[in-house]
Amino acid sequence: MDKQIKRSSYDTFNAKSYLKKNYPVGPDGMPTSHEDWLQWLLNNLKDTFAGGKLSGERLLDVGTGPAIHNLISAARFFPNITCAEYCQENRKELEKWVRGEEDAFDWDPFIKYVCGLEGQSDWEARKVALRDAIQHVVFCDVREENPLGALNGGPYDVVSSIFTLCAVAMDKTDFDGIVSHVSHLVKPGGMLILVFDLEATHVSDGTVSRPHVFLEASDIRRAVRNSGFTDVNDDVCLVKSNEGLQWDGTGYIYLTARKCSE
Ligand SMILES: C[S@@+](CC[C@H](N)C(=O)[O-])C[C@H]1O[C@@H](n2cnc3c(N)ncnc32)[C@H](O)[C@@H]1O
Repeated sequence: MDKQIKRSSYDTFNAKSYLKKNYPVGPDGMPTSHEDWLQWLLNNLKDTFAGGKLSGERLLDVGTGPAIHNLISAARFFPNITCAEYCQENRKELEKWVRGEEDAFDWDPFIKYVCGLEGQSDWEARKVALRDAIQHVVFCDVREENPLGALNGGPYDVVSSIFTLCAVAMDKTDFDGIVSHVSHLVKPGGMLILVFDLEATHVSDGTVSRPHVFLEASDIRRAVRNSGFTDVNDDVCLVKSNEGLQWDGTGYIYLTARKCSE
């Protein structure tokens, strides 16, 4: 039986077990996921970056966790990527992969998969390019008004945050504040890419259960607009069944928005 714990469990996040649970690979060597949510996400990222239609060089990913798959399409066009993450263990796991250490998580199947989506064949070159593009792995805390603290080197052309802001927020008011903190990191005219769980009340790792802020798509669109964004577009992926999942959400939302010019 799960026991309820406080949200501060991120202080003791287990990177290896998170990766094993969330990013499995099937017998065919391809990434697998419940009702193809991962394929849905990677396809949306591919479409957002396709053809270099987002301008700029600097991209910040907020709450990267120990995982680089969300950056594969971005790195083709953004040569200067900063991964900002709260947990030291996750930052270490990211750095291991960037340095090509032996016990780093194997992201090759995910790079191959994204290259397949993009019609690119040289996945090994893309791996090298992604490693080169990840120039900084830094601490951040989205609960702070300035999430990067002293490391803030000015706003970014693109800021992405995948499954993080909803995982940190305590309630809708807190969520609005967190979206606002992250919005300050985007340049005027720059792009925000956000992914959230929809309508979840709890999430579990099989041992402990954490409460999750209940967010409808309308709450998310409103928070983003109120933080100074326009051109808000989204794609919702509804799950048909939660069976076998340690999570009670109804689906996921992938949202892009452009920061209004000052
Ligand atoms: C559900 S994970 C998502 C990780 C990754 N983006 C992915 O798609 O697998 C949520 C992440 O938020 C990070 N996090 C927790 N508290 C945070 C905070 N206050 N500020 C920034 N990130 C935080 C956690 O360490 C964790 O890596």
